[in-house]
Amino acid sequence: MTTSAPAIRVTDLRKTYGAFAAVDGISFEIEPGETFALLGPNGAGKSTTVEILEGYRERSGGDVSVLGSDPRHATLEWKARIGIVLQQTGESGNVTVREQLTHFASLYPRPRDVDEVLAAVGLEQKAKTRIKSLSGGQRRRVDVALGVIGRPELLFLDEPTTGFDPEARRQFWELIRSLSREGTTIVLTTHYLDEAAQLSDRAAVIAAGRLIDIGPVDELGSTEARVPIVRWRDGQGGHERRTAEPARLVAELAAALGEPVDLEVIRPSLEDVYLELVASVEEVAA
Ligand SMILES: Nc1ncnc2c1ncn2[C@@H]1O[C@H](COP(=O)(O)OP(=O)(O)OP(=O)(O)O)[C@@H](O)[C@H]1O
Repeated sequence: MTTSAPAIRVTDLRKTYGAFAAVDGISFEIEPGETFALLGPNGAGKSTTVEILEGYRERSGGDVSVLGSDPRHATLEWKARIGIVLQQTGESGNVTVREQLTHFASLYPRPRDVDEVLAAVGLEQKAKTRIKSLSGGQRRRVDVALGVIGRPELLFLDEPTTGFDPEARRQFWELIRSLSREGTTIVLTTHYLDEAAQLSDRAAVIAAGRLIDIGPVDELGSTEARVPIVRWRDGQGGHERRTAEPARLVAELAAALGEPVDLEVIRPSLEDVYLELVASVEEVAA
């Protein structure tokens, strides 16, 4: 049990547009130093929730506390403790990457070193390039760099790696892990379930404005959804069986068949578990 106050506390959060409830009574807490993923299908209410936490959007109901303050009454001091990478990339300016980072760094009391951040996002070679001449993925890296330049205690990342090539994504994961080791609290929304599984301690799944599950990433979903699958081949062809005790089945197969061919034990990924969770909600709604 931790005794420190949560970094984020959300209680019965609601956001309505006319009669439509985009966020329909969501509650959760995020501990300081946690990396927390918000998952859910398009239109689930993730960005709306995150924008309310960032102080960019008014809520219709419920209580929100972020680093001890209500984002409705955000002060400059509070804003300086928070880093934000929005879903939309905004920067297309005439200034160079280094100029932009240096300018943003000057706005914060304890900024990171510009060269360190350039290296961390893999933009050292592009430091003197004007932002408008960068590729989409490179601009996204500038967004990430601007989000972390102020050495935030709390970092919001809304689909941060969209448009990244696989190498850049791995590099980004390393950056996030190092920020996490330094104690940064991180709130991540992503449609890349492998990214969520790699980076987060806990995740919440939101669908149609409601929280449908929350917990450590390897404990989400029903127990059945997480049961491993054993696959093998023998003289009769391919077989597949779900079992909570895959080691026992493998031992039995080895005893019965000698060397089973193409034997594999598959643990359902976060994506498998997530898809089942979301499908069960869509079934109820249908
Ligand atoms: N200004 C607005 N006016 C009316 N409806 C809105 C407005 N902003 C968002 N919505 C609706 O609220 C719902 C939630 O949107 P939100 O952007 O939070 O979803 P999301 O989970 O972030 O989706 P995505 O994964 O596609 O980014 C959607 O149905 C969206 O159309």
